[in-house]
Amino acid sequence: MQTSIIGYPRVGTLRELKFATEKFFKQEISETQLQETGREIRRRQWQLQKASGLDFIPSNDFSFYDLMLDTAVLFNCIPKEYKKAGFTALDTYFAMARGYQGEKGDVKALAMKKWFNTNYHYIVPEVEDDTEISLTGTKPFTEYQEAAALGIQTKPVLIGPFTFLKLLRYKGRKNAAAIAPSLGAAYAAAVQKLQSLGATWIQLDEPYLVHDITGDDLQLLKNVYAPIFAAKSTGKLLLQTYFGDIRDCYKDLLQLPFDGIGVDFIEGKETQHTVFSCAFPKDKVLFAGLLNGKNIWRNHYPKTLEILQKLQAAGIPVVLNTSCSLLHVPYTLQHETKLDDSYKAHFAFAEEKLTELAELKSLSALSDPTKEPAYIANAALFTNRHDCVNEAVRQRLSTIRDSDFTRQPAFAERAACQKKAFRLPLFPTTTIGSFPQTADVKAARTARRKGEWTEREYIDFNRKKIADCLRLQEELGLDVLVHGEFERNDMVEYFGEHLKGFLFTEKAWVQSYGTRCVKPPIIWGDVSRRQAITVPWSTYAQSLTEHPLKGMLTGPVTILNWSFPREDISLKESTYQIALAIRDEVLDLEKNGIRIIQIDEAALREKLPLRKSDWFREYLDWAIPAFRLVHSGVRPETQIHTHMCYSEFTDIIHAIDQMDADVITFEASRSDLQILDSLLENKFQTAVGPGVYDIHSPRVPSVEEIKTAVHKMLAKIPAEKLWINPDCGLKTRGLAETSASLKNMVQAAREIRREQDAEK
Ligand SMILES: Nc1nc2c(c(=O)[nH]1)N[C@@H](CNc1ccc(C(=O)N[C@@H](CCC(=O)N[C@@H](CCC(=O)N[C@@H](CCC(=O)O)C(=O)O)C(=O)O)C(=O)O)cc1)CN2
Ligand code: MET
Ligand SMILES: [Zn+2]
Repeated sequence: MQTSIIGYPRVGTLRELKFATEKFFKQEISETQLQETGREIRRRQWQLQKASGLDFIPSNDFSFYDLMLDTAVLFNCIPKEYKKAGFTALDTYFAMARGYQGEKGDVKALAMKKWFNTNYHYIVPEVEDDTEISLTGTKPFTEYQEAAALGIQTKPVLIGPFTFLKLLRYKGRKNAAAIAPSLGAAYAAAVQKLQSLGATWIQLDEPYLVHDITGDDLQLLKNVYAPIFAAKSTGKLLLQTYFGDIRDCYKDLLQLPFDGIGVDFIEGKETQHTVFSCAFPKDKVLFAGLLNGKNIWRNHYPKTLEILQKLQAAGIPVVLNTSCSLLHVPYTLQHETKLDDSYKAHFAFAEEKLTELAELKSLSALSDPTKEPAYIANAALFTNRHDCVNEAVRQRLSTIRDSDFTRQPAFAERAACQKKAFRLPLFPTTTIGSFPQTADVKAARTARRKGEWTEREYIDFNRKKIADCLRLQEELGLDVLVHGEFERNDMVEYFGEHLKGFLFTEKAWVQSYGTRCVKPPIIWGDVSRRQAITVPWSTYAQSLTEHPLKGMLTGPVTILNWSFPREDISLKESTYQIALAIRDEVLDLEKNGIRIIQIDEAALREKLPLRKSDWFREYLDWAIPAFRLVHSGVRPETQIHTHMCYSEFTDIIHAIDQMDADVITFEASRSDLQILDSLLENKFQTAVGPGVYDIHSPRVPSVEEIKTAVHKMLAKIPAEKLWINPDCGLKTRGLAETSASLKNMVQAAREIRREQDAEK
């Protein structure tokens, strides 16, 4: 049996690519130096994979920013405005990803969206009616040749044309069907080229197939693949799916001339059933995704070997694969010096997963693997998990009642109380919480971590930051203020570090978008709160201002979704445990005079099943109550805010209203405020701040631009429900652009208020 992976992380074991790219953005290094860093990262990981004994080594899984963006550039899907500026190829690429504002012009970034059910974000390519799709790029070819020159035969990876078509944004009249022929032809040319260079297998990623697939979808897939099949000669084509099962179309796909079909046995609940429900064609290979590409727990060998055996018994030729790209897990356990071995033994990051593949490969060749040390050691891991049960937490959870999920009184009555209590102007202005995490802020945390600073020094530093931040907000004229979140490395990792039941890592970075990475904490056991977490910072901040200060917390669903979750208890149970811990924090903030509390649920949508039929039963039916459990205990005049970013909400807008917050802010600016219609149609009750400008780009929005966005909002949202705010936290931004942007935002709000007065 052979082994394969779908893709590997690419930021570098110690985030070398991130640092090089950010230096390139600041013009501290040249393009040549950046390219060299990329080449070095690719070389190291290809050689590592080769040395591990991996049979199918991917290439073209590397990217300077994102693979969807790479695919767009490969096939000339570059909107005119980026071509006009006359940049180099690499600068055009980065302008599409991040926007550009400078001597050569002023262009916005393309939209960015969540990649299926992950915390990775892709750039949404656009086609215009006059976009001429054709093979104009070279990246997959140069990377294939680069590996070949190192003596390594690779399996080039491309995002498949069907998924690409489904995720594209169509700016003109042309739709997916209209561009399928030219896109298919361009892919065919790429396949031909790879074959001519010597590629034996080519992987086409089609994760979109794990959605509910219609007859029209299947027809589109067949149409776009027709030229590709015609171009197939010496190479073999692998259709790779992940993030779920392909129950709707598996049988149809088996009829098509693919040579391999990759399925996900981890997230695909119906994969086993689907695969065993029909005969497998003699001329194909099944790439069986049995190693979890998304979570960090060791694979359970007895279970995996059992499925492999069943597949072999059914006469199915199998390649052992990961369930999805390893992009979603950290590189290696090697740099984790503080985690005890008794914990580490339970984890496998990307590098350790390569070892697991090799071990499973040799175990599967034996008639009785159960006597092997590797097998015995692995099986033992699943019987000796220590300190993960906390009886007090279980006891508390068992006593919650239905009434604990409902805040009293109902929305309208609360809204009236709050209006009186706060006396905010029409269109109140606020921010989402974090202020720029400038170099000094990160250096302070590093100094504290290394013991170079005392706790007192660290606290004093952050207090000074908070005081400066409040002064800035008052000068800018914002209405509801924040403390700035300077004490947090990340909105989830920070809570992970302060809650019992979590483990955290030192270097276990995972890419979230572009150069930005996260270090998800690990939920090891039952979760509870040791002591108040944010209260001292928030009360200090409130003591410095007359304005209402928003306390800032991360909600339970987001903490769960942006951590590595347990696999020994349900997600629902873990989330409810976290909800109770955060509920205690909410009530402590309220007790200490914080009158507005924001509970971020940035990642609410993340684990929403990709199939609609599973939405409520499997997810929303506990995720929404988990949020309600957090805030149901507050007084009527305490205002609860929540915030969500980067996702499409239109289809779950009703569930979001059911969270029963008083105010919700979200990211809509980078997707042209598409959400507004559904707010109107669904009579959305919660007050809203749809985000008047995009904070993920360093561009400063003009007053006019912001006013235009607000006018668009006012066409769909009642004036008394509208808040004015950026679309997400400001931590990734610089101070200068932040002040300039917020100044324009406040100015825009003032002008709109005047317009409203004049109308009356
Ligand atoms: N978990 C999570 N997911 C999310 C978001 C989010 O905020 N959190 N936002 C959305 C967008 N995604 C984002 C993901 C990451 C970042 C981000 O800014 N990440 C930072 C890292 C933040 C962090 O944890 N920083 C640490 C570590 C800082 C660091 O690199 N320290 C250096 C030393 C630095 C120095 O001495 O100056 C080191 O340890 O080597 C800290 O502040 O303590 C980065 O990549 O640059 C932003 C948005 C969606 N998903
Ligand atoms: N309060 C958080 C912040 O402002 C919310 C971010 S959502 C990714 O950074
Ligand atoms: Zn956000």
